[in-house]
Amino acid sequence: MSSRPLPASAFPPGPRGYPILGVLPHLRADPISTFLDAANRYGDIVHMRVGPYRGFLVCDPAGIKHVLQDNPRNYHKSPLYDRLRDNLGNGLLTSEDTSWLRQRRLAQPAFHRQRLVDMADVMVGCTELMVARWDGLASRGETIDLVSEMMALTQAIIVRTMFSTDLGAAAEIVNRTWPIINRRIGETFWSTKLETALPLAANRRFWRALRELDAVVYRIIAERRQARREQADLLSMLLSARDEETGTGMTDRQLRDEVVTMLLAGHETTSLALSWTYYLLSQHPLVEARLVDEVDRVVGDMRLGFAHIDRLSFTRCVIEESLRLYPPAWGFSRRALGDDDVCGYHLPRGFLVFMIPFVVHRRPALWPDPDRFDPDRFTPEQVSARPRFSYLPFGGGPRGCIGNQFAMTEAVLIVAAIAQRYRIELVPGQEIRPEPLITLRPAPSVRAIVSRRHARDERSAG
Ligand code: HEM
Repeated sequence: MSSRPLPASAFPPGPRGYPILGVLPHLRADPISTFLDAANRYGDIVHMRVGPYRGFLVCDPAGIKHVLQDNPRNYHKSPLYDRLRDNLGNGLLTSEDTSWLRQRRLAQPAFHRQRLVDMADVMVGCTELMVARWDGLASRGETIDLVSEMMALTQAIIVRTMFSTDLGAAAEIVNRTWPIINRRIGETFWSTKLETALPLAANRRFWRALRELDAVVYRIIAERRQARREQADLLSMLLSARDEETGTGMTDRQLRDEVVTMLLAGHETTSLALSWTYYLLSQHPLVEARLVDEVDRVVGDMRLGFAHIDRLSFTRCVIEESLRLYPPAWGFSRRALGDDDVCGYHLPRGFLVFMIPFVVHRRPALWPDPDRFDPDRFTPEQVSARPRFSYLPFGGGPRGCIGNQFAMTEAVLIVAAIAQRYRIELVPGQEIRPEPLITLRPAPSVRAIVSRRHARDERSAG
């Protein structure tokens, strides 16, 4: 379909921005405020020029549903994903069309509900190991960096569940290099290719980090190839895949792209969701008390497992509400392959569509008193009263998050396992703000004090 020329007035209203650059300088300086202000000022559908691109910011749930679910074949990921593709390669997150579909079908069984039941044990086990380490810290009154703790925990879980291994000393490499990679990709999202290719100190640091991370990933692949052992995990599924026409398996480079994608997409988002959850709980003691009460009632002193999940409904609501206010995947975008109609406006081919959960989740028409933390927004009655796609922390449609159930199971189990024994309080006086890189991080960090909940724990540990 070719685009037909349209008068400028046919577009929805939007900020004029600078000549040629449009709102690009604003987006580079503060993307969240730029999108939030645009929606507050112009409404649910906003026209924007972003450097060489034009696009619509769509906050209307029906418009989002149209793009993500009803007409997804008309869209590819936007050029903003090029930075990810350049560095993380063509894994499930960044590939398109038949190659994407093949990869999605290949990976899907690794996320089957039956596998989640087994993976729940790993999730609880890893959390117990972390909490055991906290015993010493608590008695010495030391503080922890909550984001690093949660990052190390979710990383251990993803590596064990998806690749049946333990990174050992290399865990430190992933924990150290990923923040560097995330920051540089986030900083250069809106930059030219030239800026990312120059041998600047920041780029050199980034390339070094990527090389170190790659070495870890190639080692995981090489070890499994050598061991020739079959595991019921994602890595085995990828290794045994054969091209339908040629019968060949994946190259090491293809495997690296898939493994890096899963490793990164599968741990950092969840760790940020958990960090934001504790940030919010620390400011809402009554909510925290209700959560602890639910964990005591449902689990008590028993070993936590998948069977408890359905009854930990308030804990789940707390996490869902935290994902509303601070969605780790705070924004994503698409490029139209052909003309389309979105919310009554003609969207020409080549235009971008921005869907920003951080903004949609704070639209007052969808979420009354949007800045208030209120987990009861997620009771089944309230959820069914809202339009679909008014809540999209995991995206939606065929390209929605493959790890959605995995992440929710993991987050509920981790919060419940910690609540069984520990209280997390934030060190007072910290000024924490959301920093939108690829993901939404609490900056500069979240320092916390952990303390045992029960005196009997104190005695048994002492
Ligand atoms: C709280 C945690 C998580 C959040 C907020 C989250 C969010 C998202 C979002 C918004 C997308 C869609 C991006 C787009 O449309 O451009 C996505 C895709 C994806 N996520 Fe997640 N995710 C989380 C956890 C996970 C986990 C645990 C895994 C893996 C174990 C994972 C793997 C992926 C992959 C591979 C894709 C690409 C899927 C495709 O295109 O077919 N995510 N995620």
